[in-house]
Amino acid sequence: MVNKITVVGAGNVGATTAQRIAEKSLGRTVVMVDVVEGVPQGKGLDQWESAPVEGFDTRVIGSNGYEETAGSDIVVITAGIARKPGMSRDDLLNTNAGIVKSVAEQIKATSPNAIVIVVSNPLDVMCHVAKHVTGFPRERVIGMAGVLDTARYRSFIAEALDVSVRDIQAMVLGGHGDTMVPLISYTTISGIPITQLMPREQLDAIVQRARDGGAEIVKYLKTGSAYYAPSSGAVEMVDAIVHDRKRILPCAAWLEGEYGMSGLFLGVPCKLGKNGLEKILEIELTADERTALDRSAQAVREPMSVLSL
Ligand SMILES: NC(=O)c1ccc[n+]([C@@H]2O[C@H](COP(=O)([O-])OP(=O)(O)OC[C@H]3O[C@@H](n4cnc5c(N)ncnc54)[C@H](O)[C@@H]3O)[C@@H](O)[C@H]2O)c1
Ligand SMILES: O=C(O)C[C@H](O)C(=O)O
Repeated sequence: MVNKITVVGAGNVGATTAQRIAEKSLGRTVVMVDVVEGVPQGKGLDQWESAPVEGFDTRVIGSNGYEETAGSDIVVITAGIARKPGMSRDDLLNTNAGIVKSVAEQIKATSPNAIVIVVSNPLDVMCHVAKHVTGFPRERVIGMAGVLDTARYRSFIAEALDVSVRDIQAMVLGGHGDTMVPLISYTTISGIPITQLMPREQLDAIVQRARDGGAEIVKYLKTGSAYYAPSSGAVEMVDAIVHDRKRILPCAAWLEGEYGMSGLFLGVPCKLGKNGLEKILEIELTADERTALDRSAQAVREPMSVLSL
C-alpha cells in the first residue's frame, strides 16, 4: 500500500472511489476533499466506521481544504458537475474546466510528486487542463475512461454469450465520447475471436450500446450519471499503480507522436505501474479502426480548441 491517496470530489464517483480504495487497503490514509462543508467529513467518517466490519485499516478522512492531502502519492480528481439527460459530456466543459483548474493548482502546491488520475468530464480535455496547470510530466497525469468503456463493452458481450465476464478480453480506445473506438479485432473470449462466436449485426449493436453506455445510465438516473462502474475503473488504475502491477489498460494519455498524433489526451493502451504511465503501446489497427481513432481524436480537439488556459 502507499501512504496517502486523495480523492477530490466527495460526490457519487468520489465517495464510491474512496470506499473501494479503503476496502482494498490501497493506502494507509484516504482523504476526500469537497467544497461542500460537512459532506467529505461526514462521508469519510461513515466509511471509516465501516472498517471494523469490512476489515480494513485504511483511515478515511474528509476535508474542505488541502492541508490534510499534503504529500499524497496518488490524487483522483472527480470534482465537477455531472450531465443530465439530453446533455453531452462536452456541455460540462466550461464549468468543469474552472473546477479542475482550481483543483490542479492545489494539487501542484500540496502534492507536487503525486500521480494524478482524472475522472471529471469531458474526460480527455479535463486531463489536458490538469496536466497544463500542474505542469506534471505525462507519466503522472492519466485519465480514466477506457477502463469503464471497456468494462461496459465486456459486460454486454458476457451477457449476450452467457459466459463469464472474466473470459472477455477487449479494449476500447479513443476519446470518452460518442466516437470512442471498441476494437473488434482485439476482442476475444479466452483467446477466441469474437467474430467466431457472435454474428456481426449483434456485435455492432453491442458496440453502439457501449458507445452510448454513459447516456443509458443518465437516462435512468435523470439527476446524475454513473458511478459504480466508473469508480471501479478508477480504482483498477489506482490498484495497478499501488501494486506496480504493470497492467495494460486503456487509459487517456498525453500523446507525443504515438499513433501519429501529438498534443492531446486520447484513450490508448497503457502500461501502468509504480511510476504511473510507464509506456504507451502502439498496436496495429485495421483500416476502419484507424479511421475511427482519427475521427475520435478530432472530436477531442474541438472542445480543446475553445478552451482558454
Ligand atoms: N471519466 C469517466 O468515465 C466518468 C465517469 C463518471 C463520471 N464522470 C464525471 O465525474 C464527475 C463527477 O461525477 P459525480 O457523479 O461524482 O458527480 P457529483 O455531483 O455526485 O459529485 C461531484 C462533486 O464534486 C464537488 N465539487 C465541485 N467543485 C469542486 C471543487 N472545486 N473542489 C472539490 N470538489 C468539488 C461537488 O461538490 C460534488 O460533491 C462529473 O464531471 C462526471 O461527468 C466521469
Ligand atoms: O456519461 C457520463 O456523463 C458519465 C460518464 O462519462 C459515463 O460514461 O458514465
